[in-house]
Amino acid sequence: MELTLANTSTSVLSILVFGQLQSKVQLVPGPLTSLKVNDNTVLQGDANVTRYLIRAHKLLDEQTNQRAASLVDVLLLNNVVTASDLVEQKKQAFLLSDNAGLVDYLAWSVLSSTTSNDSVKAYVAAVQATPVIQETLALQQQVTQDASIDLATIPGCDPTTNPLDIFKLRIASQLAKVTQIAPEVIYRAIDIPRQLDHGDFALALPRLRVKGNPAQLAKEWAAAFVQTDDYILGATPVGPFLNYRINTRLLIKHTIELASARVEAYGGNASGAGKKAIVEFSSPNIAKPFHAGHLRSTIIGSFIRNVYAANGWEVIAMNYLGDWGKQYGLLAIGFSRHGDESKLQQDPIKHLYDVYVQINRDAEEEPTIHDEARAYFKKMEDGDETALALWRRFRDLSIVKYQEVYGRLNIEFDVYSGESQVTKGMEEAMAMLQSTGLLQESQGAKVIDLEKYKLGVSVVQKSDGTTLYITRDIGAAKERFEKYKFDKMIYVVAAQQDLHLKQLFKTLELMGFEWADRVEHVNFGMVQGMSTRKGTVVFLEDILDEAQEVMHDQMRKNEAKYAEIPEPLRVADEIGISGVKIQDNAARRVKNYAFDRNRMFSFEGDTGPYIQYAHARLCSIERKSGLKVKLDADTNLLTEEGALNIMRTVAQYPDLVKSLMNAYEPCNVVTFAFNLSHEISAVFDTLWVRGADPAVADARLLMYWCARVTLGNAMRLLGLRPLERM
Ligand SMILES: NC(=[NH2+])NCCC[C@H](N)C(=O)O
Repeated sequence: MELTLANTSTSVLSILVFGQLQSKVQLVPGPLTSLKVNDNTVLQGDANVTRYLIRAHKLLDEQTNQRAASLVDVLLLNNVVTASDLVEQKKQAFLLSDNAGLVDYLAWSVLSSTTSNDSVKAYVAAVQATPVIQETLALQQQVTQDASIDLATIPGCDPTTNPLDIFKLRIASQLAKVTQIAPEVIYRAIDIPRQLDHGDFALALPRLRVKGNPAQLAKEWAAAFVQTDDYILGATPVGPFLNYRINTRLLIKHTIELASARVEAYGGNASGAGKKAIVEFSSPNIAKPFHAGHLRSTIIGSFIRNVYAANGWEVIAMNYLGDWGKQYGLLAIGFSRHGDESKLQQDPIKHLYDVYVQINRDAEEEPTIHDEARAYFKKMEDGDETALALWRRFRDLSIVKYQEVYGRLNIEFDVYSGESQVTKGMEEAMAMLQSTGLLQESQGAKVIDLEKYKLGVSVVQKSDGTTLYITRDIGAAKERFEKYKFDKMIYVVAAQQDLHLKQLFKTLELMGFEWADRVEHVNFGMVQGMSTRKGTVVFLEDILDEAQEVMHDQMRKNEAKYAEIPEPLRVADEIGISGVKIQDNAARRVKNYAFDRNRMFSFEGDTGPYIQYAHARLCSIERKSGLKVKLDADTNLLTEEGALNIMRTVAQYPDLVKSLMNAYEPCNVVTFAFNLSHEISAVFDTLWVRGADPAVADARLLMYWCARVTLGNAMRLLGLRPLERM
């Protein structure tokens, strides 16, 4: 059975997706038993359609932002599965739900109006008939109708992805009628108060910027409140605040509905649809150690990447390698003296570093080595093929090794660029600088005077004609815009380079690029005392190995449990990595922190291992219950305070994801994940699943399941791989 692009051309969306994916996803002829991606077979032997579908969904999600059409639907178009089978499969796999759910449905319904394909029509009808979708659609309609508001007038408000919006929209529309203030202004001023005795939602009147005494207005508006439905139960004035009480039954119900309809997509929204961001992060220097600064950039950068993606943007994760400059001349000379081919193959990063250290040592005694290095680099810049060939090998081998370590860290790049890759853009930029009069001559070198902006003078060309770090950055930015037409470009670089990036951004602005205001520097503080146990220079891998070892030892202490874990070393590795990442993200980015292995690897307190443990424990509740999660369980049976707390927190997750776009602070997600974990552990001993009345057990299991999905989503946002056992 062969599926090709031509066969799928009945669907506009499939063409679109397949246009992008042709090179990446390749279906293998034959009964659907194997799927190849980038020449790697990722699924084989098992014709189990469900597994195939899940995998396919995941792949497509990762590869494109085009959630609407998917491989699954191509299967449908080709009559590989029938519409009702597919819906059934998806339901069972909780995929009706997620991208296969509402978004999928909406896209397909658009399509079904333009297609004559019967399976598509049947599929849309079948999906539409499922309760989750029906309810969500009805809800959306009802909410907008009741509110008599065009949702498009409130940017960011989306009741189909955010359970709080169902309530906020009502508050906004009602108050708008009383006050004539634009609903979107009211919407933005509604918050969740810290203390619940202040109400479920609070509106801070000063944020509405209206004339008059806020406390007085709060009284008047509260008096004008009329209960029109089951959602908002009352409004009370407290000082300059208007506090609203809502029907928490409905909050729980809608939250569970949305979370179970969207699963891994729960929390995300589509506000960035159609926009493109480049997030440049990690960017280590070949031949120099991958230091703590690079590790932080890697962790924070991939977080920002995930945040943009969760907010519906198309994101390009870019690694801008430090792979150019005089030090590569030095490295080449070092390699001719100290290089060892087999060591290079085996571990290029370590070996190149050793060579680099040795040649620097040599150079202390023979300073002429530096002249040789400069000459060598000049040859590279002039395009001398032999000089370039050696350097290219260093680069290629290093990238392979980096990819391995990044993979271990659960991080992937779409593009490996680097200083060496900047070419034409730099020449053009130099010409622009010259013609706009920004360039000045200074002792044979070319400089840009930024004193006027208190940014010093930046040298862009040395007297021997070679370029510098900043020159390459200017050229790179120009090339990136031309290639990607980004709406936003983020540089995730340590605060030590604040000045460099300010100079860069100012220069881009002075050059008159209309996109100069789309660039942003996200900085962070230093890690103190990150060294190996033996002291010396740290290699990231050594830290990860050590973390893994500590975790593995810890795990082996409980023999019975240990025996149940399918891949203990992988699990140990993941816990170790979680420890490193959570420590890194525990405080605000700009803060420096001390590398503390005892704390980082502890299972107690707010640590990575603890979060993983909380998640695994939720999975174990599901396993041990012996029940299947029922999406239609009666959520009215979740009556306890503890259950309400959990669901309130789960309900706030979509708001959190949205707010992350303001400051890119991973610590906010860490705090959320710990709050949720604590709330869950507070009820473990009282809200039983096993042994409870069957209907209650179903409701509780569904609650734990939603909490697990949400915690898992928060963890994934932080770059962790949630564990099911540990
Ligand atoms: N576009 C940039 N300048 N990005 C940051 C690169 C970081 C640089 N390779 C370093 O390790 O210091």
